[in-house]
Parts: sequence; structure tokens; C-alpha cells
Amino acid sequence: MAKKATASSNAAKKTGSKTGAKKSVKRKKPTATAVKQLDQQIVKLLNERADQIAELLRGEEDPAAALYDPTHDEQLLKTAVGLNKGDLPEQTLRRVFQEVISAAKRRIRVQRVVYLGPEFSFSHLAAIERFGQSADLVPVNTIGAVFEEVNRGHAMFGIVPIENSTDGRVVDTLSMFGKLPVRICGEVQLQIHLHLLANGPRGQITEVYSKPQALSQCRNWLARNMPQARLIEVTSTSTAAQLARTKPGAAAVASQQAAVDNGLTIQAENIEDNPHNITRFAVIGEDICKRSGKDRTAVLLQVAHQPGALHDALMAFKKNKINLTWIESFPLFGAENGYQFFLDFEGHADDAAISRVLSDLEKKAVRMELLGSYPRSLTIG
Ligand SMILES: O=C(O)C(=O)C[C@]1(C(=O)O)C=C[C@@H](O)C=C1
Repeated sequence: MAKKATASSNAAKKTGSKTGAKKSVKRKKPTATAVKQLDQQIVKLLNERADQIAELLRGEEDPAAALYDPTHDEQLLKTAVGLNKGDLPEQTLRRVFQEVISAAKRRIRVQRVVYLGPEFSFSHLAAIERFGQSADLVPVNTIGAVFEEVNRGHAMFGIVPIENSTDGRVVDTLSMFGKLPVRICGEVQLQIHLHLLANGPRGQITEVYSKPQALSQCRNWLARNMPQARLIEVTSTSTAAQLARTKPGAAAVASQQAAVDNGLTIQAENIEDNPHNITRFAVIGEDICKRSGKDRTAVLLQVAHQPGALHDALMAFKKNKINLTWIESFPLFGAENGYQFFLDFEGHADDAAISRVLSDLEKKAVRMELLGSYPRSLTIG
């Protein structure tokens, strides 16, 4: 991580004290020629790095299959960013290397990824974070459509919001797992900063548009600061930003990138009620992720609609000492039909203890689907 100068090191610089004195690095004067020479070197090295990545991938037994390896990508990014000795923020370097990896992979095969659009929704930002901008990132209008496109094989991957630290589960996503045989093969965790965007002055705003989850994540702020405005739910935050561009009196709760893309002004920034507002996105597709040592596994479970059935099934976790990290219930169609459960827990399906849990669950279940095992990700943002 880039080290920031501390108060004491600044003081040391001023006084030239021995303990704080840094060896001065001779830098070339930033003339136009010097900058051009530096750029030439950077461009040459970035090209060489991309060539190496592509070459290594081509050397794999199945280069196309090797393209999706979030654990390997994460290690590569961590190592590269860890070499930073300057003041550039970690996130800036991460972006650069992420794009080099993405461009190199494109030479092997273009990865088609669907997301809830339009552009600059948070799902789009999560897709850029995982796949880079050289992937073919395709917007669709609903979370259901992301699942449909992946299920029909029109896209190799989809990216869908699954859970938010302030607002909880994203029902549209969880309910789709019960409807289509699509697997989870990764996750992206993004820090979500929400902004109030509009075309005109704040005093003229009469309606605020956004996705229900985004409105809910800043409901206290909106109640305090926009008590007169009507809150209107739309399919995504970036759809809201498009509406705010054209509709008089309309504002949107959306990302900073959506403001830039739609030429809107940020009327109030970071209006999320919880400063640690994190959304977890699932990467869906057919790929099976290798064990990374820090994995989670998700299953869909239906047990008999009778007393003690869920308790009996969950004993599998206690018996095998596995930490259950998340459980959600969904009513099945028909009032008397009971519930379906979404479970998320620590470990990979290839671990011996997890395979015992899965077989125990299967014995107790009316229906059980393994949704997938995936490596845990860092929170970005
Ligand atoms: O509307 C978007 O921008 C989305 O990508 C969806 C979504 C969500 O449904 O959770 C994603 C992240 C934020 O939590 C708000 C909205």
C-alpha cells in the first residue's frame, strides 16, 4: 500500500533531522521530452506484461477454461499493487493492472458478461471490477433477464446483486436461483456510495427516482432532507439517472459515474445512511471455481413442511463443525407448500467436511441444489 507521509516524517523533512531524513531521489525535470520518454517506457512495459499473460494462458491445457480464475487474478493484482513504493493510490494501480489482464484475456477469447443496466449501474461497476472493460459487458433491463441470458448460453457470465450490508437480501436475485439452473462461481464486494443527482437546482426537485434497494439504503437521509419529494422506484439506479436527465423536477439516487455519464450535477454526495454500505454481487455462470482455501458454498434447500424439519437438516452444520454464514427463506408457490431456503456457508464443495454436510443435507431434503463454491473477495471502493 502507498505510504502517506505522517506528521512526524513531514516535520523531519523540514528540520532535516537524521532519523527522518530520506535519501533524496534524483528525478529528471518534467519536461515534455522527459514525460514522453517515460510514457514510451510505460507503454512498452504494459504491452510486454499483457503479452506474458496471454502467453501463459495459451500454455494452459485449456486456455479458454483458464480465463476465469478469480483467485489467480486476485493474487496477481495483490502482488502488483504490493510493489507500490510511491504515492499512487492502491485502487488506481489495481485498475491499471485489471485492465491489462482484461485486454490480454481478450486475445484468447472475448468473455461476454450480462449485467443489470444501463451503463454505470452498480452492477456494471461490479462487472468492470471482476472482468475489466475489454470483456463484452452487455446491459439488460432486469435481474431476471441476467439469469435468462446466462441460462440460454447467450452469455458466459452474469453479475447480480445478492446482499447489501444495510438493506439485506436482494429478493429478485435469490428467487431466480430456484427457477433456473444457474450456478454461483464468484463474488464481488463493492463499497456503495450513493449520490443525489439532478439537472436543475435542489430546490426544484419534486421526485426522486431509484432502485428500491438504493432508496432504502438512504431512507433516513431522504426523510430528513427531501421530505416533500415523491420517491419513485425504477429498475436500476442508472435508469433513474437517465430519467433525471430528461424529466423536469426529477432527481436520481445513483453512482458518481452515472452522474458524469448523464451530465447531471451531484446535489448531495454520500447520502447512504450507513457509511459501511457494501453490496455483495454474485458472478453466475457454468464455471466451477477451484478451491482457494478461503471459500464459501451456497445451496438451495427445501425440507418437509413439518415441525423440526429445518432443525434436523441444519444439524449437519453442527455435526461437521461448519460455520453457516447466511440463511434466507422464501415461500413456495401455494400457501400450504412451505418454504425454500438459501444457505451460504464457509468452505468448498471439494472439502471433506463440506461434502459430508452436503450429503447429510441431501438425506433430509425434499430438494437440494448445490449453487456453487466460490472464493471470498476483498471489498473494493
Ligand atoms: O441499480 C443498480 O445500480 C444495481 O446495480 C442494483 C443494486 C441492488 O439492487 O442492490 C446494486 C447495488 C446497490 O446496492 C443498489 C442497487
